[in-house]
Amino acid sequence: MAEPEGVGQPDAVLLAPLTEDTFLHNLHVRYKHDIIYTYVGNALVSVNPCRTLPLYSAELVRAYLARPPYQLPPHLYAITATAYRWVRDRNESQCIVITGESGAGKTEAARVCLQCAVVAGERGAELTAAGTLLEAFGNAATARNHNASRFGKLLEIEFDFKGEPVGGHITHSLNMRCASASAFSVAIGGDFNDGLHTLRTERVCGGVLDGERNFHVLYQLLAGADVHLLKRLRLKRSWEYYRMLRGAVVEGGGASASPRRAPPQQVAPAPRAAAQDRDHFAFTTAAMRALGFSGSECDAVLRLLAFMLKLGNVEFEPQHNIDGSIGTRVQHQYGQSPGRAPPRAARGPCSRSALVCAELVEACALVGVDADELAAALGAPDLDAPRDAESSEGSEETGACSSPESSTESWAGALRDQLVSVLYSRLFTWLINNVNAALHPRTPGKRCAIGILDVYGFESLASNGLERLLINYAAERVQAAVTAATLRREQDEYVREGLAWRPLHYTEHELHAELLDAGPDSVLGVLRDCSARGLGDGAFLQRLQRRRHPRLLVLPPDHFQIVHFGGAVVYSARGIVAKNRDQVCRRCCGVLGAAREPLLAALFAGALERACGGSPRRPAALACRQRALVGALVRRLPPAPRLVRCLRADAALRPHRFDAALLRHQIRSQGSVPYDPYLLPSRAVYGTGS
Ligand SMILES: Nc1ncnc2c1ncn2[C@@H]1O[C@H](COP(=O)(O)OP(=O)(O)OP(=O)(O)O)[C@@H](O)[C@H]1O
Repeated sequence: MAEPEGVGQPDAVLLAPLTEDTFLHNLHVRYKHDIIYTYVGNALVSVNPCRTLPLYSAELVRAYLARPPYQLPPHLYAITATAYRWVRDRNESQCIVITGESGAGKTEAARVCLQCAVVAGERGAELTAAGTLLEAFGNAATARNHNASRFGKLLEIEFDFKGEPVGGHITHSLNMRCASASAFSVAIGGDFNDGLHTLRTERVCGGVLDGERNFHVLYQLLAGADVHLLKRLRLKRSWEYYRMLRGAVVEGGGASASPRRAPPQQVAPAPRAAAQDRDHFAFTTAAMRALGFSGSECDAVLRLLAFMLKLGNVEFEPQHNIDGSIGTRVQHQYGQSPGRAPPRAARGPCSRSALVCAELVEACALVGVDADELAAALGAPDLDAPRDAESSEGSEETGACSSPESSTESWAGALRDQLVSVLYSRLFTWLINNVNAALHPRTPGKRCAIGILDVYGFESLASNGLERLLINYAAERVQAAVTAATLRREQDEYVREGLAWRPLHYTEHELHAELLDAGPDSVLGVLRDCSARGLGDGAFLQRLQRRRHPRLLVLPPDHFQIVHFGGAVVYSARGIVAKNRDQVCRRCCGVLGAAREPLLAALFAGALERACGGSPRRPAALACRQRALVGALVRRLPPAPRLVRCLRADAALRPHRFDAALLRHQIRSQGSVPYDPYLLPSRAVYGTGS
């Protein structure tokens, strides 16, 4: 259990001198000996080993729980055990904040912390099952990580006075994430049922790039369902049959290829084997049962997944209307191999009354939706959708078509994709609500909790749009809150102990975040206003220009740059206002809201009413939702969070690689060692700051 002697310095603050170079060298020396954890004062740095190491066991958890901090080598267990002791012995809630870029090991770290926190409790199995379920529905393979979470989450584990875990709660938020510069993105906002959060994923509908995958559960279902279930769901075993899952950029539709989109920056990770998906399907369904989902609820979830897969296959073609205008109709479709068009003879038109696309009919039969009505709703333009006065081009990230010239069938494809993504997001929220109900403590009372916050980090890719802006905003805000809390505590301690020190201004991060969200002239404030007033991208840029802020630069004709704490990022403003409005086709929602499948009808409850001119209430724009979610999350952070910084040692996640340049970049862009007051609050004391 003890570290081998002389392998680097377990606590980097003891390095003399502590500089970026010595810090990196120390990490490297330790990494070569499979020592991935290093303290930096109270924080823990974890370098992803990209392979399984014998570092985790229940026995080791018990050892860390039994010994005071710093008696054993640096470990996630040490951080968690310390937090646990504070909860048990001091009755104080704790929060472990895990940061790092995609693939740095945050999800894995959160899992290890959870394992440690619930090792002795009888509800540990349910909490672990919750993690399994959310991973299946919320994670996907990207070019940077084969198990990338597409949502941020705060898992709170509640303890009774004896220190037994008695329940938990998941807040899924900051739920907007772009997967590198790929053909899809995930956007999550909130306006469902109780006003909580909705995962809206464009990934789920738009097809994926080579080497990337859609959400795991979709592949798990196809690989793991037995023949009877597949038959019942009218599904084919092969994932290549489904447009949403194919490893190629799709034609038409909302997430089609954009000529401006950059290719993924990293080497794509290997896709999961079918056998692995099969096993994971068993874990996912077992997790649902462990969390108390009834047989009919499990069935309904699977039916909805099948419905989405099949709806994603529905294609459209132009139709000449009697009045001379050009409309859209559903195209009859046969199972074709990826990239191959169906034979011309097989592409008969589908009329509203006669032969409607078989895939659409089967999909609708699964959930009791009227296929004719859905075909009509998808094929007709959404007259309720506001037109962006100035934005004549689609969103850079999604390639969604909003130009008058764009063809009607690609417009209908975008509508189909939007509907599927809204459905998936609502299903995800429904799952989380149910998981929270299952994890709810069985006896009432106020308790302390350990929160495990898995935040996604600051991102800057070749092409950045609204999603990335909202991700970076979330990262900036959370980091500001954590930094302020950490530095305030440290400096208060120095004052109490009468130490000589040079004060550090912890408002620095906050100033960066304020540019984004404070007041009507902030970037998000301007975006909100433009969305509400029906203005376009040009007006948005003009308003930013008028702001004349040193960290905000408008780059004509349609870009702007923000200097974040982690670095400067250039964003595209093309379609940003329309995208922020995030409007869903009310007519389609109305059709789904009238489904015979109770779960589907519940997910769209109210949509029918609104579609028929009932409640005029519209969901808030994405930026507003994200701001509210981030605010709620920051308010939940306790005053002294414990920090875990995850670092990625190799861009392609290969073991035994230590890419010093990549690590240096992460350290700098995350603003960490040794220039980071966040990670190294005592830099002034050690005199190593720049
Ligand atoms: N401590 C570890 N031991 C072994 N493998 C690890 C460890 N941490 C991470 N990995 C490997 O690296 C991969 C990426 O890690 P993980 O999914 O936790 O990254 P992440 O930071 O959560 O990424 P994202 O933000 O994209 O979700 C994992 O699938 C796992 O294979």
